[in-house]
Amino acid sequence: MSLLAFKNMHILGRNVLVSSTRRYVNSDSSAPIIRIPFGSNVYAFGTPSTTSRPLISNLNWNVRETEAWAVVSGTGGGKRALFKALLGHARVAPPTTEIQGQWAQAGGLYPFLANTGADPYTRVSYVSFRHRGGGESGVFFDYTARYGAIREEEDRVTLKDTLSASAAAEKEPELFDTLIKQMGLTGLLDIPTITLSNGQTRRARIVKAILDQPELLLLDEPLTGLDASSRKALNEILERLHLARAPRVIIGLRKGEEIPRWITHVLEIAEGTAIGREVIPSDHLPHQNISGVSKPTKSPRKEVLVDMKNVNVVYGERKVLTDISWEICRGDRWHLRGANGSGKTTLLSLLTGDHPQSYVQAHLNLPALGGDGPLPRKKIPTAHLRRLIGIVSPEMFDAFPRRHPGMSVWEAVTTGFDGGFVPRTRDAPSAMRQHGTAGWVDVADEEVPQVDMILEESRELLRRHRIARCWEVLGALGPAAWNQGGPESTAAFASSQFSARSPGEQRLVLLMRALVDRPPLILLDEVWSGMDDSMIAAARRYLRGELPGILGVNNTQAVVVITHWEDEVPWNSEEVRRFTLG
Ligand SMILES: Nc1ncnc2c1ncn2[C@@H]1O[C@H](COP(=O)(O)OP(=O)(O)OP(=O)(O)O)[C@@H](O)[C@H]1O
Repeated sequence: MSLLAFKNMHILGRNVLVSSTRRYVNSDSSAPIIRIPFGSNVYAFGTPSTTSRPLISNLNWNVRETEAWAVVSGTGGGKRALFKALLGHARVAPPTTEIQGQWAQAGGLYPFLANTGADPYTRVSYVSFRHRGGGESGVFFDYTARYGAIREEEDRVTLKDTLSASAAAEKEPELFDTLIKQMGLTGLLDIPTITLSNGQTRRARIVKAILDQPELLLLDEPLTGLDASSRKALNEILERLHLARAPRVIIGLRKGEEIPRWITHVLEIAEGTAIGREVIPSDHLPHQNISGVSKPTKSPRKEVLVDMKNVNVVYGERKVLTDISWEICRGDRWHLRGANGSGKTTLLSLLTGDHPQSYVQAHLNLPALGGDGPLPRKKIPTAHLRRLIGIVSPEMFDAFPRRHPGMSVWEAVTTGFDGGFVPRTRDAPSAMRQHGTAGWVDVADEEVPQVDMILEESRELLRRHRIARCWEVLGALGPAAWNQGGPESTAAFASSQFSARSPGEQRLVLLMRALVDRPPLILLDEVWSGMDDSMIAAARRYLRGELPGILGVNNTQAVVVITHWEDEVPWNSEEVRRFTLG
């Protein structure tokens, strides 16, 4: 894109001036951008059209130059399959050979690129911000590396180094500078890319994709996790880019996510079929708002769990947290807020003891085993903190191992009893292995309470209690809670492979893992991303203790929710306290 094009946009009036230096193609400007003929199916490669079930059936989709499209689906709901088809990684099959021939003659999937002679797929870029779907890695990777010293040479690569690798960065320095400024990345150019916060990383990846100068940019869930002002800025930039066709932009959104104002059309995919519709301004989906009203949570005793005073985190000359004081007590419900890069994740990593600078704080007292109040971080083994703090976060989600041949959902939940990453089912009877060891939990000697009972009896009692607790959270948060009428039972869900579940389901399983042992402190960082409305509703009911016959999160437990959105906090404003990083 030329800078002139970028600067000459008048968004409100939609008066678009595109500079004559635009590098675009001698394509026919009246040709649609994307065309998928009526009645087409999308198949995974290698599966025959005659016998296999399509990933998406009966698709009919035409995207024209003047339109701005969002593809929307629930968890596991199909936008990924559509993006695969747009990237040439899945097969689009029109309904008859005759239509197939006409389609190919009219330019196929990308008519606007038909006369360019270039392979269309080299002109399309895709950036996905969905968290890892699983299955890619068998091992746990150290997500805490960014909190500590930069260890490897490659960790030192700065944002500037990363972005300068794109051809356009050198060829069009003004474009580079404009994008960096508008995306609020100017002050971050010289710091290592690995240390960027989630929101900062997201903005940097979009800039990189734009600098690669594709004709069409596909962004899956680009807005999730951005604070309100970054979201606004990014939406403005995407609108400008799209109107200048430099590049054209199509975004993927999670069902229930707010539809940005610049989007004119939505393709909604559900249960393998897709319906397109025009967005009329009043039709913008509201942000999720399921908050109810209930009596304020009262703590039976104000027992302190976390006590920090004048906590600081500094990297060289960069001050990330300055004189933070915070007390978290049993029964508290906190909303931790702050713009992207304000230090929320860093603060959480101090609470979990993952941050190396947690050891050097003069006053950072964290929960300790034994219930005698918090102890200085130095005195608590990290393994104890893992048992006492249940956490769901984007970092945890990405790092959680998805082992081959496969950890079952049940096994993933059992890791919550010690907060580790190895299933607690090593001693399970072999017959149970066929069912993902569902119905078994190991109990280590040191976990057996010292009571007047012989070790094996006590162990068996604790095992039964834990098994019942696993089934309880699986029942409260599993498919029975969000897939009413669906065929899948809780037992089948428990036995299934964790990495094969959709990202929303995996996140729900990690929430079960965080809750299963009823830890005194629960940290929920961007917990809803990837979940659909019914999953979120089920999880909120559990957290609020509204499920009949099930004690949800109770008054001996403290919960900290980290989100940019007030209405994602499960408790109303009288029940929740706010802690804001400036
Ligand atoms: N090792 C490091 N060296 C230098 N700066 C760092 C390092 N690690 C983190 N930072 C900086 O600390 C700041 C706080 O990052 P953090 O991830 O805690 O923010 P956040 O509030 O969680 O943001 P987001 O809402 O985007 O997730 C960021 O500006 C980040 O670039």
